[in-house]
Formats: sequence, structure tokens, C-alpha cells
Amino acid sequence: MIVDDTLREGMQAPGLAYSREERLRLAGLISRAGVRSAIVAYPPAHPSEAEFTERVVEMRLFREVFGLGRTTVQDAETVFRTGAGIAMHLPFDLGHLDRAMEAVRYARSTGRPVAVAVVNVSEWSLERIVEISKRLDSLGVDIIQLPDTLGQATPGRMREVVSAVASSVGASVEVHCHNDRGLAVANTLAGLESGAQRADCTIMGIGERNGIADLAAVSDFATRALGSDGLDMDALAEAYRYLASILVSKVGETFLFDNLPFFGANAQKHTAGTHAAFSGVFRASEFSINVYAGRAMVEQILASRGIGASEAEIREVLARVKDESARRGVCLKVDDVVRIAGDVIGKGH
Ligand SMILES: CC(=O)SCCNC(=O)CCNC(=O)[C@H](O)C(C)(C)COP(=O)(O)OP(=O)(O)OC[C@H]1O[C@@H](n2cnc3c(N)ncnc32)[C@H](O)[C@@H]1OP(=O)(O)O
Ligand SMILES: O=C(O)CCC(=O)C(=O)O
Repeated sequence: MIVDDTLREGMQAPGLAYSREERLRLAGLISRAGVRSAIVAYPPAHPSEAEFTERVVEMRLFREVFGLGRTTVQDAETVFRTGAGIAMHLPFDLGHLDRAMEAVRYARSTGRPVAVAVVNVSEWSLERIVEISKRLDSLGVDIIQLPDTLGQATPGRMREVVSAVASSVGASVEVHCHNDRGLAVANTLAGLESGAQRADCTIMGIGERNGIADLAAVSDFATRALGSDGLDMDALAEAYRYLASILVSKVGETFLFDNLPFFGANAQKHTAGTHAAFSGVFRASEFSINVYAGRAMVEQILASRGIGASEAEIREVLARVKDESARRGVCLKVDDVVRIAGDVIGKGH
């Protein structure tokens, strides 16, 4: 099954933030193409994300709607309140696995569908991935997602990981492959051939850094080779055209080159706040700033400009950055963060 991630992962593409109207129109076009499952937003990031998720649930655009959050009880509650299924990602280190499992247990207790991402499958040992997957399976999660978060896997590695997990669990297996080495589609297809029933994809393959697997390519393969229900390609083409127009107007034509593996600059940019917080795993020091920013990202941006701020000031700057990005439906620049910091820090003196 194709799982659309354009509405959530897509908003991690460098330079992109949707307005509410753009995002709703895009959701309608994706639904009209016949996509049945979608991860639509990250509700714990900002009230606008929760509100959008609620709206998509109410509109019944997809058979399954998921909101994403961390493996914490608080994030699971926030997603639960939207009416959506609860998708959660593990942290990028394995220090607090028991706490993460408690949050998964809580999510399961709500009765909603639960998907959990065992992140970073190109980096962790096969034994560890299988062990964690079995623990998740014993808690009764519906979907175990296997993301190649850093985009470093090969098709052989995805085959190995997916076969090992799929043969050890009863849950459905979903793949989510990043494109840093240009292998997102190949790795996703390798996952589908090895026992994954579900694949996360985005229109034009957009997403964090230079994105994930392209939806049309994966859908075409799934239809031809695996006998999946096909999508309406004419309707899908309209969604592609619409997203291309958003990208050109908001990011500019440079996006085309910047998003290439190897040569483009996007592979060195982060949008996800949680990535900036794990700087030992994610090394980029350039940021695309929207509602997905976090405290660590703001702190790093201010430090790069030699601006010191207290914890409370950083939180206040972050809240204003997110509000402004959501209100204007655009990404902010580093200079905007500095301007906002000037207001916040100035106010306190
Ligand atoms: C693999 C993926 O790409 S999954 C998608 C990730 N997407 C995003 O991160 C976008 C949305 N993110 C956000 O809006 C923000 O990062 C928030 C709301 C989640 C958190 O914001 P902040 O509280 O300001 O924290 P910040 O982003 O700086 O750091 C993330 C915090 O979450 C913690 N964390 C990250 N992942 C997890 C997890 N799975 N379970 C528990 N804690 C986690 C980090 O350790 C860090 O904690 P700390 O603040 O105690 O250091
Ligand atoms: O859990 C998810 O749906 C997303 C995970 C993800 O984006 C990643 O690990 O790259």
C-alpha cells in the first residue's frame, strides 16, 4: 500500500512551508488520485499541525490518517486528540528504550491504529532492529516502520532488514527511504519485494534534506509487479503540477538543482527540530525554518550569530518563529529568527 507522506515529510523539504489552503488542496488532489493512507502532519509541533490533522480526519479524505510524534505519552496524547491514528518515531539513540515502549503501550491503550518507526536502519545492527521490532510487536502495534533515516542504505541492506523483521513479527511492515545517495526508490522497491506491505512516498520525492521515494514511481512498480490497486495517474499528475507550482513560487527554480543527490545543497540542510537536537547523528549546520523547528535548532542559529539567550528566551523565540511561519505559510530566514530574538531579548531588558 502506498502511504502518502507529502503533507508531513514534504514540509521538511528545504525552503518549503505550506499555507493551510495549499495543504488542504494538495490533500484533496492526493486523495482524488486514489491514495488511501496518509501521514498528514506532526501535531505536537504546533497547533496548526493538530488543527490540519483534525480537518483531514473530519473530511474523510483517506481511509487511514496518521499524525506523527515522538515516542512520548505527551506526543501520543496530542495526536490522539486529533482523531488520527498514532504514528511515532523512536529517538535516534537507544538510551531510553523502556520509556519509549511505555509511550507505545499508552498509544495502544487508546485503541487507535499505532505505527512505530524503528529509525536509522542503515546504521543499527540487524539483531538490534529485530529485537526492537519484536518488542513492538509484542505490544500489539499495527505497523512497524523501517526508515532509512540517513539515506545510506543499499537495496541489499533493505532486503536484509525487511526480510528479517517481516519474518519475525505479525505487524505490517512499512518502509521509508531517504534519497541522499539517490537510492530512495530502489531501496523502497527492495523493501516491497522482501515482505514490506507499505511504503511511504511523497510527490516528487520531496522531504527532509533531499527527500524520500517518489510516489508515482513506487505506485507504478507496486501496480505492475505486485498487483496492487493502481492510482489514477491523470489525477496524480494534477497533484504533481500543483506541488511543482508551490515549490517554484515558494522556493524558486533553484530547488530543482538543490534537491539533487551528490551535487545539490539540500542534503546538508535540516528542517526537523529533533534532527538538530541529535547533532551527533545529523551533522548539517544549515536549517530550513518552519513549524518543525525546535529549541536546539534556535539555540544553534542564535549561537552562530553570537547571540546568547536564556532557556526561557529561546523557548519564546521558538514559539514566535513557529507562529509566524504558520501564519504566513512560509519558511523563515535566519535573519527573521535574529529579528524575533531581538524583540524577545530586548523586551526582557
Ligand atoms: C526521523 C524523522 O524525521 S521523524 C520526524 C521528525 N520531525 C520533526 O522533528 C519535526 C517536528 N519537531 C518539532 O516540532 C520539535 O522538534 C518538537 C516539538 C518535537 C520538540 O521541540 P523542542 O521541545 O523544542 O525540542 P528540540 O526539537 O530541540 O529537541 C527534541 C527533543 O525531543 C527529544 N526526542 C527526540 N526524539 C524523541 C523520541 N522519539 N522520544 C523521546 N524524546 C525524543 C530529544 O532528545 C530532545 O529532547 P531535549 O529537549 O530534552 O534535548
Ligand atoms: O516515522 C515516520 O513516519 C517518519 C520517520 C522518518 O521520517 C525517518 O526516520 O526518516
